[in-house]
Amino acid sequence: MIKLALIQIKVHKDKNINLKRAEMGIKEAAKNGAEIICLPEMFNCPYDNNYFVKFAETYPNGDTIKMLAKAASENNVFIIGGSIPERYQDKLYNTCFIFNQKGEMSGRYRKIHLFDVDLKGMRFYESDTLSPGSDITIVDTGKIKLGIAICYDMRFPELMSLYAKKGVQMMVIPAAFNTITGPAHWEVLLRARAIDNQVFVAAISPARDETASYVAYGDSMVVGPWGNIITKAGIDEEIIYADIDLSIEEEIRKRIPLLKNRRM
Ligand SMILES: NC(=O)CC(=O)C(=O)O
Repeated sequence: MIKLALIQIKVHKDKNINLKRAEMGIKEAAKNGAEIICLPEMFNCPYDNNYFVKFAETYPNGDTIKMLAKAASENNVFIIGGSIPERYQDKLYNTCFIFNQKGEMSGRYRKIHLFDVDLKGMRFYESDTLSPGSDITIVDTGKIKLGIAICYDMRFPELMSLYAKKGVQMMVIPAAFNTITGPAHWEVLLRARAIDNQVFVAAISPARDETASYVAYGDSMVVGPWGNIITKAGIDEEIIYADIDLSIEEEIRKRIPLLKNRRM
């Protein structure tokens, strides 16, 4: 059994408040026995292109990055650091930093598929400020092999199946769906990705804030490899926990051997 915690927090316009809230959440989750702790997409920064530019940080000296490293070592936990705007050379990325129990960075994933959409009532182009990443990121905690994707990435099944083919046992997906796409697609996509790859899927959203320019959906959840919802948050701030039992995944893969039966 591996104890997982998803921290669904509200994102404020003040970065320091976001860091404090995340730090407190990590501490509480660790106290409750969580070994792997996950934060939401853009947890330190409003989901807004202007803020991405203003709040961007560079590894290793950014305030958020230092907080995550310290929180991981102080609480002896593995942290999947949601995502933050990262400045690297002359570009910005939507990046997830991952830290092990020693506070060492054990992975960095840059969102590959940028959210460029024009919905009725909402236009959002991440590519106005961000550049896409190009590499998948697999992290072995010693107990479980994790694959990282960010939000819009979950709509691209070939990315998830690439991870499954490489032996990933759980996808961790910091995300910020919204009140238009969330009710329509969030749960369906997460359950579908879990079923078609026979993996656990953990998706972590910010809490809903109706006053924000982009209203995140909430509903963070952990789905099992059978497509069953193991645990699910509401729309407000909350920490949810799941016990991950890899023998269930092994059993499902044995009974319906998709990886073996695959022909393309
Ligand atoms: N914000 C995203 O990257 C994706 C999203 O909201 C959606 O796909 O819907």
